[in-house]
Parts: sequence; C-alpha cells; structure tokens
Amino acid sequence: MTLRCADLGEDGLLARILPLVDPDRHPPGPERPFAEARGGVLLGPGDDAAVVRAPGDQVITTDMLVEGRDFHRDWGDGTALGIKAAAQNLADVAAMGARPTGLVVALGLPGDVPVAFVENLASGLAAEAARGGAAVLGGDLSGAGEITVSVTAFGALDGRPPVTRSGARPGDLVALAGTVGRAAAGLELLLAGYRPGAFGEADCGLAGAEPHALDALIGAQLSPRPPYLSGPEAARAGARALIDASDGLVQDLGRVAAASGVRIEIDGSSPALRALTAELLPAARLLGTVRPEEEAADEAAREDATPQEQARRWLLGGGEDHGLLAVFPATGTPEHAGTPGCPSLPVGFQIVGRVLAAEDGQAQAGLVSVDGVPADPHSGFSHFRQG
Ligand SMILES: Nc1ncnc2c1ncn2[C@@H]1O[C@H](COP(=O)(O)OP(=O)(O)OP(=O)(O)O)[C@@H](O)[C@H]1O
Ligand SMILES: Cc1ncc(C[n+]2csc(CCOP(=O)(O)O)c2C)c(N)n1
Ligand SMILES: [Mg+2]
Repeated sequence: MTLRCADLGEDGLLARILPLVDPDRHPPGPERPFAEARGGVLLGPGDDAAVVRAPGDQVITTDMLVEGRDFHRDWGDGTALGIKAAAQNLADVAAMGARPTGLVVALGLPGDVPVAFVENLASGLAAEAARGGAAVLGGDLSGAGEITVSVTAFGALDGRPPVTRSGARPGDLVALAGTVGRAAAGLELLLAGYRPGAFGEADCGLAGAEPHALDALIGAQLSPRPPYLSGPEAARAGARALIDASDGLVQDLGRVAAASGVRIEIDGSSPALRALTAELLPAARLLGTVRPEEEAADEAAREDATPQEQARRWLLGGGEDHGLLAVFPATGTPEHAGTPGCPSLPVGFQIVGRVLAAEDGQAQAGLVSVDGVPADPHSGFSHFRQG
C-alpha cells in the first residue's frame, strides 16, 4: 500500500524530508568552485530559522509552481519537480549576475500525495541547488488543495554591482547562454500525451529524430538545467543587462528593451538560433504529423503552422528553459563574435541579436524585432491571459 502524506502527518513528513536536504549531504558540485566551506551556512534546516554568514550585498527572489498551472502531477516524478522549482529560482539569482547561495522552500501538499513523491521532490531540489552552489536552508509544510512549491532563493554579488534589465545601450550585442524554446516544445509534447522514454519507432519516424532528442525536449520542460554560473561570468565580463528567459525570447528581451529605453533586434539566422530551431523541428513534425520528406511539398498547402513556423513560435515565445540573455558592449567584440572560441564573450554565450536606438523618442522603447520585422510582444507566456 502506498504511504501518503496524510498517513505521516506534518512532523512525520518533516522527519523524512530533513535528512534529504541536509547541506552536508549535498556538498558543492563542480559548478561551485568558489564557495566557502558549507556555503556560509552556519545553521541549516531544523530550528525556527536558518543562520547564514552573508558578507556583502545579497540578491533575493521568489517563484512558485502550482499544480495544474505550471505542471501536472502525473507528468513526471517528484525529482523533476524539485529540480524545476530550484532551477526557476536559481536562474533569477544568476540573472542578476549573482552566485546562488541558498534557498527556502514552502510546500502545499494534498494529503493523498505519496510520501515518496515528496521525498523525491526534496532530493531533486537539494541536488539542483547544490549544482548551482546553493544550500537548502529551510522551508514550511502545509496542507493544500493542489501541490504548490514556493521557493525563495538568495545569492551573493561578491562585491560586484547587480546586472539589471536597464543597462542595454544602442550598439550593444545580445547573447544567450543555455537554450530557449525547448521547454515549450516539451510542454506541447506532454500536453499531447507523450511521456519521456515512451517514444516508439513510429513517433521517431514521423519526427525524423532519435527518441533521446524528443525525451530531451520533455526533460527541458520537466527539469530545466539553466547555466547558473554564466550569470556571474557575464557580470565579470562586463555585461550591461541580464535576464533569464522565463516567458520567451521576445517577451523577456522586450522587458530588457523597455527597462533600458532601447529596441532589440533578434537575428533569427544567428548560428545559435538556427541550431535551436533544428532541435525543435522534430517535435514540430511529430505534433503536426508531417514526415520530414513531405515537409517541403506540404508547406505551401498547409493552413496550420508548418513545422518550421511552429518551431519558430517555440523559439521566440517559449520560456521555461531559463536560458540567460545578456547584453554586452560591442567594444572589443570582434565581427566574428558568437563563433566558437571568440575570446571576448564568456564561454557558453552566443550572439543572438543587437541593441538599437529607440527612434521617435521613447515611443519605440521596448520594441523587439526579428530579422527586421516587429515581433508580437505577447508571443510569450502570461498567467491570467484570456484566450
Ligand atoms: N506579488 C508580488 N509582490 C511584489 N512584487 C512582485 C510580486 N510579483 C512579482 N513581483 C516582482 O515583479 C517583478 C517581475 O516579476 P516576474 O515574476 O514577472 O519576473 P521574474 O521574477 O523574473 O520571474 P520569472 O523569471 O520566473 O519569470 C520582480 O521584481 C518580482 O519580484
Ligand atoms: C500545466 C502547465 N500549463 C502551462 C505551462 C506553461 N507555463 C507555466 S509558467 C510559464 C512561464 C514562467 O512562469 P513564471 O513567470 O510564473 O515563472 C509557462 C510557459 C506549464 N508549464 N504547465
Ligand atoms: Mg526572471
């Protein structure tokens, strides 16, 4: 018989969770080369509050996941959900140019949730936090009608100023570390009933891809793995603006453009965006059930989005991978910026666009165009949007 939260009660469940998130059980990972011993945690979870040593300026951010709105319980196991909850918060820390240090997590749980799911959630959260260099400092438990995971994360600026959304200047270059669009493709696959590890030969034939390529797209939705260290790296390299792409390339760059009083032009034919489009095409083909060899012939006749169009929609409007978008001054960035090995960009970043002046005063501030064509500012995700 499955052991459920209601069988254990609050203290019983907590006794299961606490050992799993113990900072000593999740030592610094390879991505935490500069953390001091125990990450500055003087007292971890278990008392009324945690105690941390926090020299210098700190960043603080919070982000929640709500069952039915941000995920479905049967899409994956608790581990993936824990990773996602940590990732979306640690990415916001990194998007200020800060180094993640800690997080607290508040769980709302229906009584029928299996204890194993909650244990996996706690382990996944702590493991992903450790990958980003952060420790789980504490949390709270409550009963709820649906699963909610609310995380607050902390980060250290290590003596640098924060990199906000408002520093982009005309002439600057826009670069991406990590990915965009993949989690959105994964979401559509999940909504269509596909599950990781269950793509058969027929699916792969339609998609024109190996099963692992489709699994990876679902993985990007269920358990995104943003490049946290790229945030502080960008800050050290002189980034003028930073944001994590949570709501889509166009929408999030629109936020940078609006805050900075500039326009941004996305280069759809940049190597990074072309490569990402190619990764999205198999899912677009599968969901549109267009075989690769039929694609060209079909394209003109189809009223629905062609696979190319669908992939582009995900590319431009799909957040949740939490890739990091950074704006760098072009000075010192050679013409070939964005090609592998370019010394003036931090490793992991590739050029995807540039910053332009908002002509007509501020009227154009915040505008984002793709290959010269103004983009729909509402192409990305928004909670509460009708229709
Ligand atoms: N309920 C709230 N009360 C106070 N401030 C809020 C509230 N909700 C959002 N904010 C603030 O508004 C700003 C934008 O929030 P939003 O969640 O859109 O962006 P974000 O934090 O980058 O999230 P994400 O990267 O997950 O999309 C943030 O500075 C956030 O702290
Ligand atoms: C069941 C289900 N429906 C829709 C979505 C899509 N979704 C939810 S939140 C979000 C953007 C980031 O949100 P926030 O700004 O709150 O961090 C997106 C694209 C999903 N993941 N699961
Ligand atoms: Mg953000």
